[in-house]
Amino acid sequence: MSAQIAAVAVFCGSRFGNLPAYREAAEAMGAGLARAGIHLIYGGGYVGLMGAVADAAIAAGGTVTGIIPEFLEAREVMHRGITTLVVTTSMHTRKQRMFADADAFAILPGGFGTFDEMMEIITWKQLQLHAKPILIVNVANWAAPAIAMLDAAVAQGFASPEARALVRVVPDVPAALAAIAGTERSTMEKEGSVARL
Ligand SMILES: Nc1ncnc2c1ncn2[C@@H]1O[C@H](COP(=O)(O)O)[C@@H](O)[C@H]1O
Repeated sequence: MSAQIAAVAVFCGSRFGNLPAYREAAEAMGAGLARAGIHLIYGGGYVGLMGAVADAAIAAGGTVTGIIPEFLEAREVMHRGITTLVVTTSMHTRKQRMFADADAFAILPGGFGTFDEMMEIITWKQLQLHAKPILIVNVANWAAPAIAMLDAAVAQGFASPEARALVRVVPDVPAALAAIAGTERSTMEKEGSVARL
């Protein structure tokens, strides 16, 4: 299965958040992907958890592609120490490129931008534009409100249980890495990884 998952896009915050566990998780994700030989794709910034995941991947010998829109080059301090840096003309082309290049998506702690990226990748899957695995990595329960929102949409009749099942919640980075690496291979294979956008 891990032959299928060659590149993982990590969505996470451009800030560190309030708990040390968030940064530790970002570093563990970057290092874990690198050690597994999996390419990291992320938003291309040097700041916050985004920078932490990229730095950890590079430090562990991994390869990293950062994809950043030109208008954010300064604000998110474009990372110049990564393998490949792609500068896009807009947020839309950034997200499109991250989507196209990734085999799976991992959502780490973050803020509004992370929520946007998470919801877009979930709704694209709901619309059958892709069938790539999506993992919410619920470090220190940071995602509990977002998960409750997804569950509420089902409970209120606005989303199907099948749509809810398109995203998987794991408690921490080791569980995410295990899922990506194929410890739970049948689930990942069932979800598929073929882009149809
Ligand atoms: N509206 C947005 N759409 C997509 N991506 C966004 C948006 N706002 C910010 N972002 C990017 O998401 C990450 C993380 O942002 P946080 O708000 O820190 O979670 C960052 O690369 C933003 O550029």
